[in-house]
Amino acid sequence: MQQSPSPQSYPPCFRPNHLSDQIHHNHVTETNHQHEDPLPIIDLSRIDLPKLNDACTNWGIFRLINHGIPSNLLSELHEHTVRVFDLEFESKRNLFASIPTSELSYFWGTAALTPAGDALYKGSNREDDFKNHNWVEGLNVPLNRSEQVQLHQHPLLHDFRIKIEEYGAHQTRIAKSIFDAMLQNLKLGEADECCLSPSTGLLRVYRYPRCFSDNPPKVWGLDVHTDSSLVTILNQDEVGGLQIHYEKDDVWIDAKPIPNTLVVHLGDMMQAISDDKYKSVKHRVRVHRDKERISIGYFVFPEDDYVIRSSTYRPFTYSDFRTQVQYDIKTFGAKVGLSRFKLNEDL
Ligand SMILES: O=C(O)CCC(=O)C(=O)O
Ligand SMILES: [Fe+2]
Repeated sequence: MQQSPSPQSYPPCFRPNHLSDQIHHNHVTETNHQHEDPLPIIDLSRIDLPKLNDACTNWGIFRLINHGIPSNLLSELHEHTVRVFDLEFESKRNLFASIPTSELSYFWGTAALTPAGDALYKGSNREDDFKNHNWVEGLNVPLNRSEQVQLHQHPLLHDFRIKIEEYGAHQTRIAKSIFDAMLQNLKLGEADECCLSPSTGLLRVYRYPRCFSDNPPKVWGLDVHTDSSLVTILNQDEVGGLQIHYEKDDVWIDAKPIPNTLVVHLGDMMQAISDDKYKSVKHRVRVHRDKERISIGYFVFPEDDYVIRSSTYRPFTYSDFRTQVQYDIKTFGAKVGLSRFKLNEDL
């Protein structure tokens, strides 16, 4: 579907004229466009434990079917999301600046945020230094706020928030079922059930702007990363662009959009509690020249002070991990991740 450009709603660094002085020989890499969908499929209505175990061990990602989210909720949420992102940039920025970040925050150019929800630009990178930006805008939506801010004076956000809450409740349910099944497979006991803390759940709603220009510079919607979560549940529209790294063959694979399915990623915390039996999957997002893309990710973590113990890593809490990630992004421009906590690792 060809969309009409919406540059006035884009942060200035993503508008067409910003690209004219770019180097033109640096193309976005396009990789294997296989026809078959290779991702393992898990049916949430009757989870096949050995199949789930295989997906977690060999892939770190799977496609989820029969997840029980009504398709009209998915389409309404998508419509609301498009409407919010389509606001003219300055009014969008001012609108979100007037709302506490604990409720909703708006960011662009990076998906790395401080715990308060502000964009965490890499190294010396600044908000307007677009060459090193990821080609993405996002909304960060914590799901379990202690105090709810009334959004009645912003009807668009009020309606958006209602849909988000309804969607978030489904995500909490789904994450719990999947996580319990993973614990069974890992033969981890009841004590570990509390490792997944629904109160940490948050949604990230993304719009990947069109990357105008016939020869886009080498930018990514999101560049290669692993998620820090226990699990991430991703809902993408029909545009596509998510690619995952299949370690066994060292290849990048398109995680195709398939209607009414979700994609579940295992994150770093899952890798740690499984003692490296399961892997957090590397992934990235391509940009498009003629299409915007919307995706919504649900992320859930252990409680801040829950101590993760394993034979591979020194005991650490999620809060230790997050502090380290923030430090590494700020100082070195990239997340180092779990190897920071590996026993006998000299980092
Ligand atoms: O938009 C996507 O497909 C992926 C988003 C993602 O990887 C993330 O938020 O960590
Ligand atoms: Fe991710």
